[in-house]
Amino acid sequence: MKKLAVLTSGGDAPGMNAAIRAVVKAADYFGIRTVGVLSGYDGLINGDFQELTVQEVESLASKGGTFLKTSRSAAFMTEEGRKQAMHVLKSNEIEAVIVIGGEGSFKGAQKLHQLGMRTAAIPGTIDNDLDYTEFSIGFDTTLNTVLACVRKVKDSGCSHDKTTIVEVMGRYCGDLAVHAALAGEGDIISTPECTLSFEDISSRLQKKQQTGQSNHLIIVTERMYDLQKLQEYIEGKLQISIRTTVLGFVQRGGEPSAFDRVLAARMGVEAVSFLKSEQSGAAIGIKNNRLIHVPLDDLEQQKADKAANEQLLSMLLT
Ligand SMILES: Nc1ncnc2c1ncn2[C@@H]1O[C@H](COP(=O)(O)OP(=O)(O)O)[C@@H](O)[C@H]1O
Ligand SMILES: O=P(O)(O)OC[C@H]1O[C@](O)(COP(=O)(O)O)[C@@H](O)[C@@H]1O
Ligand SMILES: [Mg+2]
Repeated sequence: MKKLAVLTSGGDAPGMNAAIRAVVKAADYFGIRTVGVLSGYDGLINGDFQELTVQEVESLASKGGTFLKTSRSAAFMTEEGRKQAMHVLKSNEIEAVIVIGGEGSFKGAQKLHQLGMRTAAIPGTIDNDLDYTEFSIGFDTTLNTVLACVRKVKDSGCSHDKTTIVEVMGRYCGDLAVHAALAGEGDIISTPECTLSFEDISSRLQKKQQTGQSNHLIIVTERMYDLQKLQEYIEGKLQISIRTTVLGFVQRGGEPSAFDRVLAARMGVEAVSFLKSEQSGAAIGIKNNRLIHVPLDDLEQQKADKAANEQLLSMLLT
């Protein structure tokens, strides 16, 4: 293999740059040239490429976001768009593609593999919603950002003896909420996997307030509730005043944690080694601190153990 391409797709995640850096350095080690694709799958279709040297990526490990930029590409969802991308790849003599992204991007990678392109995928998403791997790049950094925010919200909540609701990202996965509640001393948590009704939340809170404490922390995953209505419901039921904070984009940016940088380095090197051995169509993951390859076609069947199980949650969060 003489030339490979790397792209970032979907939501940006801290550590994506560190993964690109590792890919470029590992490829260079094997004498392979790396082309960076700008703006995810859109750049693949438009031939928006930039040759990457080791010197250019050397100081990127600590930088948040993705310097290649990213997109949610409507064009790549079409067969025509994907055919065009294959044409562009072939005419640029690119023999393999590394996709860094989340579960949507992985579906795109799977399609490239099915069209005959040598492909590997690296999990880069703050949501940690890819079940085959214990961790995706970006999750740890975002969790730490969420914790820093929760700490601040709690300071004000405690000072005013007010209960607070914090909404975190995660799309349809509760990992960020669960880990933030465990590490940030949350009192009530509601996630897509274990959803509480307005009434459940309010009655749990009422029970907790009967102990005399009035500054509780409720953590919920995004997309689940109309938060204004949830707040008003609890305020009406318990005759208290509470505050709601939606963390939003602040969670996605920022310098990647050491954990994410190391994970990105390991996965980047693994993806290049995998492709160099003439294999294709796998997602790189981590299980029991060992890197794994899972065929993109089998991702649904693979389940890594997530840290928080039902028993642990019911002991610590009810
Ligand atoms: N079924 C699919 N076939 C081809 N490409 C897809 C498919 N699903 C998603 N993609 C591509 O991956 C991009 C990123 O997916 P998205 O779900 O938005 O983010 P993430 O990869 O971070 O989960 C989409 O905008 C699209 O271009
Ligand atoms: O900023 P956008 O494009 O609306 O995306 C928001 C979504 O992106 C994320 O931050 C990251 O999700 P992906 O990694 O799947 O792209 C989700 O937590 C959130 O639901
Ligand atoms: Mg996703």
